Amino acid sequence: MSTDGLTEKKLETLSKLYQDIVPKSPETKSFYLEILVSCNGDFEAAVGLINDSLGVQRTTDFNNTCAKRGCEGGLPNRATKVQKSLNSFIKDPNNKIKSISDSSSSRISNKAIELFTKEDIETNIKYISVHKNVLPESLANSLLRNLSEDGDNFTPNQFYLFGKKCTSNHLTKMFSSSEDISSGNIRIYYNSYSLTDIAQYDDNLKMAQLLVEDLVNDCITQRDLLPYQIRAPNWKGDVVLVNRYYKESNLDWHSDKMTSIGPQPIIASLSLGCSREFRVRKSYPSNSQIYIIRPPHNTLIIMHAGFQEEYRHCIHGHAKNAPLKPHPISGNVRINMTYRCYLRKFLDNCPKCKKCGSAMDLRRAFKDPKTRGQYIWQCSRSYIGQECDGIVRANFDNNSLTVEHFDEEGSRWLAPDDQEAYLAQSLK
Ligand SMILES: O=C(O)CCC(=O)C(=O)O
Ligand SMILES: [Fe+2]
Repeated sequence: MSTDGLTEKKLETLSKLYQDIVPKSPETKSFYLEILVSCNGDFEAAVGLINDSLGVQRTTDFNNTCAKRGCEGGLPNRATKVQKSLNSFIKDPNNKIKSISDSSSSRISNKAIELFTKEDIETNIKYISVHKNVLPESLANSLLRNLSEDGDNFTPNQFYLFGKKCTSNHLTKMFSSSEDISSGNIRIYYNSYSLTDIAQYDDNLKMAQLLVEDLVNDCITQRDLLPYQIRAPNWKGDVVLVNRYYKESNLDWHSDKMTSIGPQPIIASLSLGCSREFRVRKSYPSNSQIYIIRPPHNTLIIMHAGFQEEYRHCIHGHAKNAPLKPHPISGNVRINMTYRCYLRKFLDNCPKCKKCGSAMDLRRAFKDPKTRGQYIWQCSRSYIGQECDGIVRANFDNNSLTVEHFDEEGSRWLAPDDQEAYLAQSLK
């Protein structure tokens, strides 16, 4: 296909706009071209569709056209094409983008709704609780100061998208109060990488651990228990991943990996400094409502058991030219501390792929209502950009954490309100 000069310029601008997420390659040009064609050449519409698909909000004043989408009326059709196109770049079937135009009869507004109060958040989003001013003010401020200024070993994350190695635009550092973990005796994996540089907790981090542990264990005793989740008082905050975001940083839609923290994990996420949009949506249907929460400094969001299975979350990209309200201590920097409770059973017994010997990742099927709820181990090679379709059902009652025979029923869990899946699986 030949392209005129204007189209070339549009393609180049798109490529630049997303180059931190989709690294430049010969294929990406045809990818952007396909998107442009599906939007009848409308640049703003193409940007809108790619933003929606990647969970970011990039803008550009290309052409000085108005920032609104130009093809609102025909959006679902074009979006489907774009998603097919995006999907051809994505090797891992679980990471494929779902069509946003299916089940049009039950189409929900995709306009994000901001939730302001604790009550609104906790009634609209299941498996979440919000706790403001969770640490003593001086402790929260010291943590923010130290973690936003700490120059040691804060590095970007590496991950794979479209089979290509990508680098995050935010920085991370892992800390632990466990000698075994920080010394490397017990190996911690994050996104399939074995982490080696794990720093020790200082006194502030130890104090925060105790306060967060108390609160989380207290919440566990007050909520309905899910079958595979940890019981109080066993939840521990002895490992924390610190994320440092700058104005231009974002984190794409995801659910947290359960591989080393087990099914129905509880993850406590402390926000410090500049407030950013934490967005949440149900993993299904694909057009599920997006909710916005803006956790202010010193707010703990607890993602309770069931959240990683049923929801996805992201840190929304901040529009380039839009002002951000700076925090008096950290300016535009936001610090997030995510406490994950690593479980020996999962760290020690993570199965190896029968086909290639690589470690496997724990996932829960959710797309197809007929199989939704099944926990599966999937070869992590596909996750790091290589091809292997090794897969086995999980069974959390077995020492091997897997079923013995391929067609054996393994562990599974359906959300009690998931009528669609109960019906599809002929369950009551
Ligand atoms: O920064 C946040 O609030 C979320 C961090 C997160 O989702 C993660 O580290 O997996
Ligand atoms: Fe996360």
